[in-house]
Amino acid sequence: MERWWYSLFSANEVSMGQGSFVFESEVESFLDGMIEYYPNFFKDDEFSYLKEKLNWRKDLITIFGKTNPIPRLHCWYGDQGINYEYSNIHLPRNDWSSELIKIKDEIEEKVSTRFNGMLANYYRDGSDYVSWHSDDEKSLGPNPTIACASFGGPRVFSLKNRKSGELIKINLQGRSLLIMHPPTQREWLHQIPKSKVFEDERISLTFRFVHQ
Ligand SMILES: O=C(O)CCC(=O)C(=O)O
Ligand SMILES: [Fe+2]
Repeated sequence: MERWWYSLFSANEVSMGQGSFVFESEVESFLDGMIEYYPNFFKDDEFSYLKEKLNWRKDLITIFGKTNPIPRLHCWYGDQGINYEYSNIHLPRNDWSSELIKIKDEIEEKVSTRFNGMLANYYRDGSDYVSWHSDDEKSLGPNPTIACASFGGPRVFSLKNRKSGELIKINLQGRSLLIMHPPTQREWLHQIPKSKVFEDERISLTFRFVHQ
């Protein structure tokens, strides 16, 4: 299966490669992030199922005293008792469907990690986006692994180093899987930027482990 990896270093250096990557301990101590990308991870594009069946919400977000709709739709799926909140938005929990469990199982097998929740995002066109952030909510613990499955049209995903400002862009295509390993969330921000050109609809499923 086609696989890309990106070793991220704070000293303005990113190495990137295709195929397998073996951690070398001397290198590891300088690493400030690690990303894996599988462009063709899923056999089927589940976009239509996800668009129709997930319990999409249009929430409002208040930033610096101004309230606006979030620039995308979203929803939360998780194990019983596993709730999620970000940017002061409390997301009601939905139960996993068998289709979602199948996607989650495939990812857990690849990442060798268990996830108990998933934040789904639906970008209706190029004007929907998610701004710079890291997935660093306290409930995710200090070293989260985040796995992001993409369906539908491609969108650019950018990463920015908190200290050096270094930028990396990856075009996330439908049926792909992106894994952000620790300590990526601590040292890097990420976003799906707004796009002025026409963009097909896209859905991302971001799997997390929430500590209770
Ligand atoms: O849509 C994506 O690929 C990224 C979404 C994201 O960063 C998030 O849900 O935290
Ligand atoms: Fe994120």
